[in-house]
Amino acid sequence: MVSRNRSQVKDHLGSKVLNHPELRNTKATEYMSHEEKYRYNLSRATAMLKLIDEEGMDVNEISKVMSHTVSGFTTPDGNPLAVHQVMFVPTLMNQADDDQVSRWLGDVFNGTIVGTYAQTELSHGTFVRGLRTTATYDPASRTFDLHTPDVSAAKWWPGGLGTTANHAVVMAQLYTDGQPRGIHPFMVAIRDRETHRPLPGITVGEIGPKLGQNTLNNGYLLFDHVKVPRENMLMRNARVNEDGSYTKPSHQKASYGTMVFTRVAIALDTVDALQIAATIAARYSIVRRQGEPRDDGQEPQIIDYQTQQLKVLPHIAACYVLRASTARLWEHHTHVTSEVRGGDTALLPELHATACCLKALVTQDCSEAIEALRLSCGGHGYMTASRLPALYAYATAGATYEGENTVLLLQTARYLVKQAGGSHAPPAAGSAVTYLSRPADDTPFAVGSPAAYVAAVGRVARGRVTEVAAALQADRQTMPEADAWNQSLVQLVAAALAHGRYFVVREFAEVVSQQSSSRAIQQMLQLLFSVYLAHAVSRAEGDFITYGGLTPSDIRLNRRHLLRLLAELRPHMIPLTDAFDLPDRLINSTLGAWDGDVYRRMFEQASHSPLNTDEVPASFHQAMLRSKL
Ligand SMILES: CCCCCCCCCC/C=C\CCC/C=C/C(=O)SCCNC(=O)CCNC(=O)[C@H](O)C(C)(C)COP(=O)(O)OP(=O)(O)OC[C@H]1O[C@@H](n2cnc3c(N)ncnc32)[C@H](O)[C@@H]1OP(=O)(O)O
Ligand SMILES: Cc1cc2nc3c(=O)[nH]c(=O)nc-3n(C[C@H](O)[C@H](O)[C@H](O)COP(=O)(O)OP(=O)(O)OC[C@H]3O[C@@H](n4cnc5c(N)ncnc54)[C@H](O)[C@@H]3O)c2cc1C
Repeated sequence: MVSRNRSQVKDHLGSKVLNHPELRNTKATEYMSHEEKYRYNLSRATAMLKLIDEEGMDVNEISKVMSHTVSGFTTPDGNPLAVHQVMFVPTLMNQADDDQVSRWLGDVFNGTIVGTYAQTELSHGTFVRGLRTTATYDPASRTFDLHTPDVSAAKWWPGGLGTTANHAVVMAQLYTDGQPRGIHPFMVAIRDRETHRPLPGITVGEIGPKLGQNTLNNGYLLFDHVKVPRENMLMRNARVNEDGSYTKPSHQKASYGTMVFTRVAIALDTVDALQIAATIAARYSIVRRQGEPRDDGQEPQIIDYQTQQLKVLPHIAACYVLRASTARLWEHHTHVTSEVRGGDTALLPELHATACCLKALVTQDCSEAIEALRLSCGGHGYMTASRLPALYAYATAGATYEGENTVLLLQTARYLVKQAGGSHAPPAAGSAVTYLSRPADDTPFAVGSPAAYVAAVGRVARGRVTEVAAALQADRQTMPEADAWNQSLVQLVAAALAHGRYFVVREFAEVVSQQSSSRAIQQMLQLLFSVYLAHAVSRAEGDFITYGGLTPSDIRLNRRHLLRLLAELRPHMIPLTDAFDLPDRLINSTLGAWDGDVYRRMFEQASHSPLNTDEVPASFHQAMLRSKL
């Protein structure tokens, strides 16, 4: 099928999902039991999977229909097949060799094989090299023995593992010839394809309730000397031959490839959640009136309070800026992956550094922003029916899974300090780190000039990175590496975030400069960019004085400038959120519907409370009258 770009996909497939016979009728799930919610979300996830198969969607199309915009409608409590789709299938495509792909993929696509990605263990998530599940090769039987040494090494968390998957890609420590060979992926059958009962030697189940996404169906898994055929180690990268001899992968971290992909996908996707939250808060802020009546006799719309503008509008600008940079990262990932498949891994280190940093920056910014937007809706934002709590629960999970954010930022920082110290291979043309080896951009700061702001953001990144690189270098002379590294952790994380911010604003500057279809659109993008930049400075004033070349007077001017820009943006708030093109059924919020009929919707949702079914609920007689109250 010919690849379509993301917006075309949205038009074409969005309506297919919304009008699909098995998906179009939704039920409220708030009052369902855990089991009922799972059944409801699983049956919808299955319908989605069939649709993906029937349409023969490519990865861009899948990214659209699996995005939070659509999956919040299809699987509102979490998609039990998300990890199958987002991690299991891509792992097979990229890490299985051609024979293995042809052996398994038919059954994956016809739904006979449903998988998960089983990496994290109870006692190890971050430190992947520390995983303790073993896969020991026996040349006599040509099998691997998969074993969980004790309960702390149980796999814990994999999505869909709980009760959905019958296969798992298991990341385990490989041993051949008595030698440890590091972490490698194995395709393991965990449940019978017909009966769905756990296979011999397998202990498997669901881990229990969480802050949100309770039907992701996260599970646990233990192996008691389970025999897996040699052909089930994924062998596109490393190989174990029949006699047990081992061939290394072309890149030492080739088996971490799925994580890079998923980080990119999460960065892209979390912006979807922010767009929904921003639309809800914008619409509610127009509808909600509260306060001393003004000259027209009406109470003011809350959006006309300056404080409310600060709570809402910068996050609308962030939607545009972060959408652009994450979409470009997605394209870049596609390019680098095809190079890596062709054997050229030169671009991988920087892709890894950028994916880590953007996943962390975007999930941190979006979860903070969604919480601010929730608060901007006052009491009603606390209600489940506003959808804002679930959006927060979704975004904040992204700060932990697929690499805890601090840990990922430290990966980026490691790359940056090596680049600053010249101890890494020089960056390729077009690299995002060339600024570290050039003199600082000394464009003078001027309020109102986006180019001057971008230069200042660059000076902050450069200053943060070079300062911590120097401190680290000095500490390395006097203490062991691990202590020197630990001594600089906080500054390293700040440096990586500053680098990420610079990446994001440079990407958006390019988008604005390339936009040529309409003068009005260009002006609007410039206004959004100005808001984003002024807000970025206001959030990190100390950094902009310390490293960015701004004076205290610039900081004061920027504060005023930001508030002026917000007032300028305010009349465009609704068109800018309408432009996200989110139908009410996808927003699914009492506060954020297009017609603004908030109060009627709130009463309507209250009518669904089971406690309102009878005038006096049975629980009153059972619990209160029987007690001595
Ligand atoms: C189909 C499209 C769908 C789109 C829709 C999107 C929907 C998305 C929503 C999905 C919803 C739910 C899904 C959630 C699923 C969650 C799954 C998981 O969480 S899976 C588990 C993830 N776990 C982690 O991420 C663990 C984090 N830890 C690590 O990755 C590693 O331990 C690490 C990197 C921190 C350290 O590794 P290690 O100790 O082995 O390496 P070093 O630090 O010593 O570094 C050595 C060297 O290697 C380089 N390196 C590390 N990683 C990589 C990599 N991945 N690629 C390339 N290079 C890598 C590192 O930079 C060092 O380089 P050097 O040159 O030596 O400095
Ligand atoms: C909803 C959800 C879904 C998930 N799905 C899957 C899945 O499908 N498959 C799967 O395999 N896993 C999955 N996970 C697990 C997830 O990948 C891990 O929880 C995540 O990688 C974080 O690891 P951890 O829990 O070990 O955190 P920890 O590393 O224990 O983090 C705790 C604290 O320690 C700090 N810390 C740890 N190491 C360092 C360090 N080196 N330097 C500085 N600070 C450090 C962290 O910054 C953090 O503050 C999921 C998790 C969640 C929440």
